[in-house]
Amino acid sequence: MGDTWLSLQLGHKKLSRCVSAACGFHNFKPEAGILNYYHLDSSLGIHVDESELDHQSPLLSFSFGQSCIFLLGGLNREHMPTPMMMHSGDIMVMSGQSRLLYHAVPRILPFPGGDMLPPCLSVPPATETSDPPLIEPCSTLDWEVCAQYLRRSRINMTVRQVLQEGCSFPQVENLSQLTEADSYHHYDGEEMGREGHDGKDVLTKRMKMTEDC
Ligand SMILES: O=C(O)CCC(=O)C(=O)O
Ligand SMILES: [Fe+2]
Repeated sequence: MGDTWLSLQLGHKKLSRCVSAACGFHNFKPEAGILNYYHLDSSLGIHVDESELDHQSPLLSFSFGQSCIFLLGGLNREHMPTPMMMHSGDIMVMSGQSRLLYHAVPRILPFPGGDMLPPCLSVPPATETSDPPLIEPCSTLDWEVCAQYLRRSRINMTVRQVLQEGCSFPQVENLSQLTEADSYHHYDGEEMGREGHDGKDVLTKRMKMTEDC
């Protein structure tokens, strides 16, 4: 697990608010996020996202780049999971009963056709006309760097509300004081090993709320 905290950017928050509102969650607060970087041989072991104090709000999951098999299980590890494909551009919303279900990503699948990008990523996004714009402008060079990376990788971003209504974060002067136990997303290495997958574990980066947005 990487130890760098990134800021949850304004664009992530706007997008997350839009998606959650469209699903009927009008008061969703995007307070933290996880970025998972998958190579073609990466996998993510079985787990439940229960570190957040609030489980009534949805967990939003955005996928980019290569596809994957996502296993959605039950309330215990023994429950037979349902396999589903997640493709670039898919958004999964885990809410209500599904919020605390076990899940895993056992396999990344290259987009059919080999070393290629899914069509939705093969051209830079058109300049947006909505006001305020949801998509930030991106230079051709930046786009090419991202596209090159996503030709052989999958990035998943989950966005979460951490606190229940009316609660606030404890004051931490220095982020380096945080221990692993403070992490919103903690995987038990042994548990993952028991899954018996041959691939490398996914690289994870945590994102936290910034005060300015
Ligand atoms: O990569 C995915 O689709 C799932 C990520 C996930 O389950 C998580 O970050 O908690
Ligand atoms: Fe998860």
